[in-house]
This record gives sequence, C-alpha cells and structure tokens, in this order.
Amino acid sequence: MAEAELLYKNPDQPLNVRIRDLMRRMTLEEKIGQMVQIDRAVASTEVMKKYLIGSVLSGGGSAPAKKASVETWVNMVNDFQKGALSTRLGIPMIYGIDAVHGHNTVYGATIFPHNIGLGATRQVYADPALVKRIGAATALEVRATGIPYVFAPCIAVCRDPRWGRCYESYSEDPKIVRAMTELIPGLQGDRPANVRKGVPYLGGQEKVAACAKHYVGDGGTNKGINENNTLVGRHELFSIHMPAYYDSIIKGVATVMVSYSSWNGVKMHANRELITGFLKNTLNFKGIVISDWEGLDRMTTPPKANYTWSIETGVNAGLDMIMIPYNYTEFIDGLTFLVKNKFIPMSRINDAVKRILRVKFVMGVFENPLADLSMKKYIGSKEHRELAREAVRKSLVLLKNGKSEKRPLLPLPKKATKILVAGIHTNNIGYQCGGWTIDWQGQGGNITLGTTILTAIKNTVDQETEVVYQENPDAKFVKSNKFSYAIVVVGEHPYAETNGDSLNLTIPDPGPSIIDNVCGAIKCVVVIISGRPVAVKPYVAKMDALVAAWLPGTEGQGVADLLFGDYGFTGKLPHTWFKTVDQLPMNVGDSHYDPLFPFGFGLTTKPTNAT
Ligand SMILES: O=[N+]([O-])c1ccc(O[C@@H]2O[C@@H](CO)[C@H](O)[C@H](S[C@@H]3O[C@H](CO)[C@@H](O)[C@H](O)[C@H]3O)[C@@H]2O)cc1
Repeated sequence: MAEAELLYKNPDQPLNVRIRDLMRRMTLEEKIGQMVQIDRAVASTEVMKKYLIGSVLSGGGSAPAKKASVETWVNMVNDFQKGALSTRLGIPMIYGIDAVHGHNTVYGATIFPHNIGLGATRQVYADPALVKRIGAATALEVRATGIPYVFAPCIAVCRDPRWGRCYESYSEDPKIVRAMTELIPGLQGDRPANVRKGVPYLGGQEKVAACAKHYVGDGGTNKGINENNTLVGRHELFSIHMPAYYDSIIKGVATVMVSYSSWNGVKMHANRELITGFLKNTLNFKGIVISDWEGLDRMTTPPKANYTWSIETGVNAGLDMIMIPYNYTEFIDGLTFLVKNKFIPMSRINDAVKRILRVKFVMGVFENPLADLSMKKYIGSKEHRELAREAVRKSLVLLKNGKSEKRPLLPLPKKATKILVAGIHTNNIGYQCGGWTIDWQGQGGNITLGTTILTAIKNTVDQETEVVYQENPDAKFVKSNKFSYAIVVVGEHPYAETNGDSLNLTIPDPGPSIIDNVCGAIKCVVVIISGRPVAVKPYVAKMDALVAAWLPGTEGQGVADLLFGDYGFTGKLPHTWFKTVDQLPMNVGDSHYDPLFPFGFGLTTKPTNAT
C-alpha cells in the first residue's frame, strides 16, 4: 500500500487514528517486540530487525567507546534505528539513557550538581526555575548525541541518608521534590493547556522524553537499604512518596519507571493495585510504565528464580516496556508463551503497545527517526557550564562560619601571603562529580572535562597569593609553614546504588586526619564533598568554617565563587544533618528530632563587593 494511504504514517492524522491504524496492522510478534528494551551492548541493526525491538538503552556507563565522540554516539543510535525502520511496519525505536546530573555518560558533557545539591537551592522554596533551565540544557546535550529519551527525574524522597542513592533524591521533604518536577517541562517542554493532563507531551526535536522514577517509595526503604522494603502505612506512602507523581503526570511526563523496592513486602514490579489501579486508572496516566533494569528478574530471591512467573506477574501488574537488558530472547519467548496460553490477556498487551505508540507518536520519532550532528555545539557548551556553575553556587550550604559569630571566616580574603589547600577532593574531577559520571559507579581522576576546586581557587585568588596544595599534609608540615589560612576539601568517594549503602556514614580516610592536622594548627574552612549528610560531629569544633558542597559536578568554580565572596551563600539543607547514625531515620517533624543541623538550616553571607 502506498505510504500516503498508511494512516499511521500521516502526521496530519489525529493521534488516536494513527495508534488505531497501526495497532490493527501489528502481529503479536511485532507487539511484543515493542515492549522490549535492550542494552546497546547486545543491540545491532540485525538484532533490531530480527526481533522487532522497540527500544534500546545505555545502562549505567554503557557507551559505544571510552571518551566516545558525538559522532560515534549519533552513528550508533542511527544504526539501531535503521534496523528498526527496516522492519515490515517501520516502527522507529527510541533510545533511552540516564541523565542523573546532565548527560553523565558522555565525555565532555556538562555535569550539574547531583539532585541533593539542587534540593538545597533556595528562592522562596527551592529553586524550580533553575532546575527547569538545567532540564532544558540537559535535553540539548542529550539530543546532540541522537538520543530522545532520558530516565530522569528521580523523584525519590530520601528518608534515610544511609541509602546509596540519597544523592539522586532532591530532599527528605516531598514539597521540595514536588517543586523539582519542574525538570520535566525543562526536559520535555511545557505541556500546552489543550493537551489533557496525564497524556505524554513533548515539545519538539530539542526536547527529550522524561521518566519519573522509581515508582513508588524507593527512598523509604528499611535502614535505607537499596531495593529493599518500604515499611510504611498507606497515609505515609501517599503523603510522602506519591505526591511528586501527581505533579509529574500533570506536567505531561512521558514515562514512569517502577522501583525495585517493595511496599510492605509486595514488590513494586508486582503491584497491580498501585501500577494499574492507581497510576493508570486513578491518576489517568497515559504514558509508558517501564520496568527497571532486570526489574522482572529481581522480583524473586534469588533473582530470576521463576522468570516465567515474573513475566506473567509484572506484565499483568501493568508494566508496558521491559528493561531486559540482555536476555531478550528468553523474555520474548516467555511472554509469547504466556499470551498464547491466555495467562496474559491480549487486552494487556494492547494497552502496553498503545501506550508505547502514543509516546513514540508524541515524540515525533516517526517523522524524525534519524539524528544528525547539528546539535554537537551544545555538548559542554560555555553557556551550560555557566548554568552549572550558578547551580553549584546556589547549592552550597554554609553550616559554620567562625568560632564566634563576631569573627566569621568567610568570605576568605583573595589577597594573602600563602594559603594551604589540602585534601584529594580538591583536585579530582571524578570525586567532585560522584557516581553516575562516565561510569555507573563514577571514579576518581580526570574522568571528564571540567574545573577542579583547586583550579578554581587558583583562578580566584590574587596573583600574589601563594597557593600550596598538599593532598594529605601532616601536622608538622602545617605548623612549619606560615599559612594565612587553609581550605580543606574532603569527603566521600564515588558510588552508585547498593555500593553506596552505608550504616556508619563516616568520612573516608584520610579525611578525618587531614581535618585534625590542618584545623588543629591554622584557621581552616572544611568543604565536604558528599552525596548526603555524613558523620562530622566529632570534627566541627576544630573547624573555623564548614561548607556542605554535596557533589557539585564539573564546575568547581562555583565553590570558589562563594569561598572568596564573589557571591553570597544562600543554600539551605534539603536533608536533616544527624548527630549520630543511631538516630536514623530522622526527618523534620519526627518526635525524636535532635539534629546537628536541622532541615532548612543554612548561614548566609553577602558578596564581598555588596554595597
Ligand atoms: O556486576 N554487578 O555486580 C552488577 C550489579 C548490579 C547491576 O545492576 C545494574 O547496574 C547498572 C549498570 O549496569 C544499571 O544501570 C542498573 S541501575 C538501574 O538502571 C536504570 C538504567 O540505567 C536506571 O535508570 C535506574 O535508575 C537504575 O535503578 C542496574 O542496577 C549491574 C551489575
């Protein structure tokens, strides 16, 4: 049949006409293929064509090459797309990737502060407008690599900093997390009034489809254990962990990813009441519900103990697209068997595929399936780095300034004879970015382009000021030099997910000894690089000043901007800062609330040149 007569290929046709026309043409095999998302590591033009795959992803750190160029990314995505387009119906695939804090898998991309830092930004109440701008910048950098879909924002409400993903959460306070769903219109564009709430929206080829995750209660697990059990009543689930999904759906979010965690012992991937009953039927969400990576496998202990049961239960619960990522033939065979033997009704498959097609039509990927290099200029652009630097400035929280209020240490004088800068986190892009940066777990060293805090300090001080950098100075060295003051930058090493779960939240060595050796001898400001509140109480008295910098990303200049008074501190704690870990979980409003620094705390300073 001529192209012109294929209603689904005609962009002038109404959305539902296109969906209906395409659905009626599809075989069961083509429908099941649309529900499959595989990792790029096992994808190819041939695999896309043979198995009718609907989506491809980069799992954490999954890149076509080390320091892959924009061209390499675009060519890879286009090759998979050509495979999809060569199928009988030519349904384009969509490529998804994590954008946890910018386009974080891509070398040279702008890396913004992790969400916990963005949750510390303050206008009247958080800084949603800043986060929306970050979303728009991230969309441009993601599109530059040919990718139209990101697994962001994470709208977890982290209720226990022992959770290894706490830095992916904006705050312990659902009101801040709700405000930060402004990332969605930043990524996707503003939903027009004539587009019904609940219907996915995408505003053109410079925007990307978003993903609210992880549905629901991922930040409330027992002791913060990743992927564990959220033991809360219905009121707490719906008042703490659910509200940001209302905002996400109202803003037109295209997809929702389901959490690995359980609610009161029921795996979220198996929770039909909350996925189909509430999200789809009550909230009227018309986009795609996507599983997490091997989410079906992890429905059982041990994982994949009964994969056929997992497929049946997960798909019947309401999962529309399955992030396999590797063993896709086993999934396809299993789902085909279950449908043909009526364990899964065809109506469920049709609901899933309609949602997938709806998002693909709304994304315009039928009309614009292939990418080009026209947006290459956005990767790590000066404008985006300046935006990230602004975000860093607004994210820092000043917790102590002077051993007495009358003698504040900050802002530091740019002109001094000789200053000491100590701590490996001062001169390490990888450390200041944290997890989900280039590699899934992140890592130390010069892993991507950016400005270290040490470079930023050197850029900012007076040219006559001697800057002495020592990774791990001993007390003798510190005492034998006549330093005017010291800047100590210590903290956590990069981690992601379960690798970040911690029951003690101590500052890794040699951080504590650096604080002791330096702050015991000279005036010092300590800058903590961490994905969450950490155990600082034993050291605070020794410090003259204390700054929580979270995980600032590539633009370390934002830290120096505040230390030396070019801008004032404005950030406020998005998380309660505990005294000892045996107080945890402890959130604002709890009866046993006895923090070292309370939620919302943050000292301010005026810019040095303020009139
Ligand atoms: O070798 N091991 O020990 C190992 C352990 C666990 C692994 O599990 C996997 O590791 C990562 C990289 O392979 C994957 O990204 C995911 S995480 C998941 O992935 C989605 C897509 O990236 C994100 O949007 C979600 O927000 C996130 O929850 C999974 O946990 C892999 C390897």
